Amino acid sequence: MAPPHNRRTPPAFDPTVPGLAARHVAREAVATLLGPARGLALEDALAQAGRGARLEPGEAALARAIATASFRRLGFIKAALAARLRDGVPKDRPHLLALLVTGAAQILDLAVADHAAVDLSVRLTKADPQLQHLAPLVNAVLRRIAREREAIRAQEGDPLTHNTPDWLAHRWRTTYGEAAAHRIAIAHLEGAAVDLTVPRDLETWADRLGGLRLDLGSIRLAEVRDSVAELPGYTEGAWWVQDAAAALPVRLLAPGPGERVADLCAAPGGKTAQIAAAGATVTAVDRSAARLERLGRNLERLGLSAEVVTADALELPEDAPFDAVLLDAPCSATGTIRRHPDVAWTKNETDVIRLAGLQRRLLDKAARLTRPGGRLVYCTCSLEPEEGGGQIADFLNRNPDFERIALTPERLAGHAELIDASGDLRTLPSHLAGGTGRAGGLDGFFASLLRRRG
Ligand SMILES: C[S@@+](CC[C@H](N)C(=O)[O-])C[C@H]1O[C@@H](n2cnc3c(N)ncnc32)[C@H](O)[C@@H]1O
Repeated sequence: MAPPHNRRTPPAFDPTVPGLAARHVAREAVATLLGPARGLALEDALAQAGRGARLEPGEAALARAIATASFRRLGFIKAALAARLRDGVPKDRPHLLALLVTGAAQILDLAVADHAAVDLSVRLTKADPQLQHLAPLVNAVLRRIAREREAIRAQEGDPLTHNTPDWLAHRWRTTYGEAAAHRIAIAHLEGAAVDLTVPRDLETWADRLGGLRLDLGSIRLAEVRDSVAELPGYTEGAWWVQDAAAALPVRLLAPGPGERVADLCAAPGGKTAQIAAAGATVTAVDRSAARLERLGRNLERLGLSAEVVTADALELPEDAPFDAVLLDAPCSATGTIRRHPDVAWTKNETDVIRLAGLQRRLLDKAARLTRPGGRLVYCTCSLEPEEGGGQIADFLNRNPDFERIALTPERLAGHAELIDASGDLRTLPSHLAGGTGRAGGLDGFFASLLRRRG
């Protein structure tokens, strides 16, 4: 029997009501991820829900903000709803839950007038044939959330216990210890800054953009009001958006002019651009043609070039090994929860184990593509040890012709806290916190610099 969500009659809301289409798209995307469609990213769910809705850029940004706020504080929001619903939060009714969660997120966390948040949520409920009889309930609960906002905020409690899925909280306590796990959960409540990688004239661009020059080498913008495409230097290709931590693996690889470098999981190309900007000849491989199209557009804007190969990296020929190889492997992405809070709620332990298996095969392949004496950097944007240090420990056991080049603080502008006990890069969302108020923190990246013995 098909699950109930497949038999759903689509809501027929009035598209002329200001703000309603954005709420509809946010609600549909959140419902998709709260339902059985695990594995989808919020960006993709929003794109799917937005098809046909014809949102203006401002409305699309509002839909994204509502959906993102819903996941950023999902644990807190569900607790607040549960305390105000006789039967607790609805289970197996993702569209109802998403209506309540997106409504509450607007009231608790976004600068949306309470009456707009309540009224538009009620309109969406009435437009939904399966839920319209629940409009009085949605109205009453959201009004109560608005009335009791201060008390709700005061009762939120510890984000590691109450706003982090148990499996992740347990893992981070075990891996990083109680205090660090708390700092990670706190960092996830903050938004992330916009960091830029600027290959030339860093000082000049920091001044022109009014950004902070981080000693790790990036420029940090505390706030971007409009789209980044409106900022000076975008059209000329003077910089690209890349988290300061995401820029570190290529800095460790240190590609040089004339070197042949393979970027094995390359799209959308932030790291390919770094390698090309360093003057190396880069072969950018990815199995996703759609993502490689984005890489092509990005490189074109930046005036950089690469040999682009659409292929499964596991199938690449091994007859012409490279001077240096970067493997930015597909991963659970639990290091990016500040930017993508949906990750915490849509991934699970099985994903981590499955991805660690794929990473192991890709790493062995990357090793065979590295020439004797060449360098290999393995990295992931995950906080999970199986996708980081555990992966490298196993790799070195299997591949005695490789050695780790342990990092020293000098390679990271003196930031010894970014180096783990084995000498690998281990950034956490709580690192660099407080740098520029709300805009502190780093994505959680792991990277290991390896050398094939000559
Ligand atoms: C973490 S993302 C890469 C981000 C990219 N390096 C950057 O800096 O912009 C991982 C990429 O791996 C690609 N991928 C996954 N499995 C692959 C495989 N077997 N072969 C090639 N690419 C793969 C995905 O399509 C995705 O684009």
